[in-house]
Amino acid sequence: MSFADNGLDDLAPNLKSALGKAETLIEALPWLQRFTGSIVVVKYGGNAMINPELQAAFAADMVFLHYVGIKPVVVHGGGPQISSMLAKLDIASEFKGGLRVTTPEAADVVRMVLVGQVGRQLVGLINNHGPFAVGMSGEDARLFTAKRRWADVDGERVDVGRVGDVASVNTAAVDDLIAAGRIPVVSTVALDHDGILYNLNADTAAAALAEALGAQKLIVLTDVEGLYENWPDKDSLLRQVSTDRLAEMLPSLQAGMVPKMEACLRAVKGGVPQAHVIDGRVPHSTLLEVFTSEGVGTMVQEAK
Ligand SMILES: Nc1ncnc2c1ncn2[C@@H]1O[C@H](COP(=O)(O)OP(=O)(O)O)[C@@H](O)[C@H]1O
Ligand SMILES: CC(=O)N[C@@H](CCC(=O)OP(=O)(O)O)C(=O)O
Repeated sequence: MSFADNGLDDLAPNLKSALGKAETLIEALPWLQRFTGSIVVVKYGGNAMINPELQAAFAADMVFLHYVGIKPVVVHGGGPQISSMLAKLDIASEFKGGLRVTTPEAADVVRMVLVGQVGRQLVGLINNHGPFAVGMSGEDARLFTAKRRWADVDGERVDVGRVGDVASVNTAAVDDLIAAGRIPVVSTVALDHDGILYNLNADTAAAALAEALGAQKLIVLTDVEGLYENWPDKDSLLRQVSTDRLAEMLPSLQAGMVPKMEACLRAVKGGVPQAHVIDGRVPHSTLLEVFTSEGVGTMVQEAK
C-alpha cells in the first residue's frame, strides 16, 4: 500500500510528493541490504553515451552506488567514437561478427580514443563529485593479458587482425583501487605475452573482469531496451533469459549483440549471479536496475 493511499489525502501536495520519494527510497532497502559491499561491474557502451546530460547522469549513478557501499567498476566502450576518429584519419574500418577488423595502425587509434578521450572524459565526470575515479587501461599493472581472437561469421572463423580476447586477468590494481574507495574506469586495450597491442571488445573485457573480481552483477548499458527475441520486433523484448536459452539463441544474433550476449553468458557461467543488458538512453537506468523490484532490461541468469 502506498503512503498516499493511506488515508492521507488532505496532506499538502508538497508533503504528498515527499512521501512518494520516501516510498521510492524504501523500495530500495532490500536491494541495498543485498548489494552493499558487493562489486558491480558496469559496462558503459559508446552508443549509450548519447549526450552530455546522459553521461553526467551515468557518472552521478556511479557515485551514488559508491556512497551506498556498493563498489562500482566501470568498463567503457567507445565504438562510435573510434569509428569517427578512424574516418577523420582516413583509415578504413569495418565490423565482422560484431568485432572491428583492426590493423596495427587502427589498434593505435583505438588506444588513443579509448584511453585518451573516452576514458578521460568519464573519469572527469565522476570526479566532478569528488576524488573517486581512477582511469586505467588493460595494459596498466597488466590488468588484462590479451590473446588473438577470431570472429565467428556464420560458423566460419574469420581473421579480424589485432582483436584480442582476454587470456588472463590480474585484478591486483583494481582490488587496490576498490579497497581505497576509488572507482576504477577501465579502457579495453591490452598487450599479449609478446607486447603486441590488441583491441578488446568492451563487453568481453567487462565480463572477464566481472568474473575475475567475483562481482555480484554485470550491468551492460547499450542503446536498446534489452535483448529482443525476434530483433527488430519491439514486442519481443526478453525480461529474463536463462543461460541455456541464451546459448541456443547465440548463433542467430546479429552485429553488436553477438559479443554482448556472449559476454553475459560467459560472466554468468563464470559465477557472476546476474548479468543485465539495459537501456543507457534512459537517464539513471543503472539505479532503476539495481534498486527497483521490477528492474529494467534483460536479465541473464542460470536456470533454477
Ligand atoms: N536481438 C537483438 N536485440 C537487441 N538489439 C540487437 C539484437 N540484434 C542486433 N541488435 C543490435 O545491437 C545493437 C547493440 O550493440 P552495439 O551497437 O555493439 O552496442 P554498444 O555500443 O552498446 O556495445 C543494438 O543497437 C541493435 O541495433
Ligand atoms: C574488437 C572491437 O570491436 N573493439 C571495440 C572496442 C570498443 C567497444 O567495444 O565499444 P562499444 O562498447 O561502444 O561497442 C571497437 O573497436 O569498437
